[in-house]
Amino acid sequence: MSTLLRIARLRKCFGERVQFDIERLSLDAGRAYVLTGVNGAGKSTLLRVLAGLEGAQAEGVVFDSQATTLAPYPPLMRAAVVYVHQHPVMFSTSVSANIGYGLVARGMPKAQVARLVDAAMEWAGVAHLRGSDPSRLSGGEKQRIALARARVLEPRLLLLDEPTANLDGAAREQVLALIPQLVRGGACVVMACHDRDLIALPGVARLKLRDGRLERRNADRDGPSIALVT
Ligand SMILES: Nc1ncnc2c1ncn2[C@@H]1O[C@H](COP(=O)(O)OP(=O)(O)OP(=O)(O)O)[C@@H](O)[C@H]1O
Repeated sequence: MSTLLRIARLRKCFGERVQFDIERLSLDAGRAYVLTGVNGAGKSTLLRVLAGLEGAQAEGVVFDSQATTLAPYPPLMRAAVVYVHQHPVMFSTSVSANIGYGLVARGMPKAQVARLVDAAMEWAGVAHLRGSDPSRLSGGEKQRIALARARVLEPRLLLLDEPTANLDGAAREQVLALIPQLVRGGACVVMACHDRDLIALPGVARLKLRDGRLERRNADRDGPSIALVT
């Protein structure tokens, strides 16, 4: 498995307060990670920093084997990293326009957008919602549409902020079922969640933000193994 993103030191402060100071962050292509930590640990902040939505100090940033920086946020990461908010914003146009939004913004021809959107709707199991009012969708439906919207952009790094928060039963399972497919496609997926909501998918590595440090443990069906504090 190849390393997609490596940061030698990643430090985020809010005023005088150090939110996190991570000595080494390394994310592999084709791997899923859950990022846990108590309320206020900085999970969303870390995802937002990686997505270029928030500034931070970083040293030795390497993305896809190319040395780069987080500030300014580089075009190669802008094109390859997608962040999905816990409560995805739906434009009040149509479900398909919501999914195709990013492709249209990239200037892709309409016919090609329509083809990719149709395929993504099938993939996410939302084809039956084609005629629905986006503002009236359930939380689970919005999450699946947001994943379809992210998937059409073919991200190398997909950052999901509490993708199953407030979902239960079938809605939770439907969202979770989509994630291994994204990883099999070669993406690196990082999902913020709480310990109590820990997303148990096979082969998922676990990152935990605790007291501003990042701990890593390889958790899979065989159970958690070594904890590496970086
Ligand atoms: N722009 C900001 N200015 C100052 N403090 C901020 C800002 N953004 C976030 N914070 C603070 O940083 C801390 C981490 O917030 P963050 O949302 O990243 O935590 P989290 O681990 O995702 O929490 P939760 O599990 O509650 O969603 C919180 O104390 C929050 O109030």
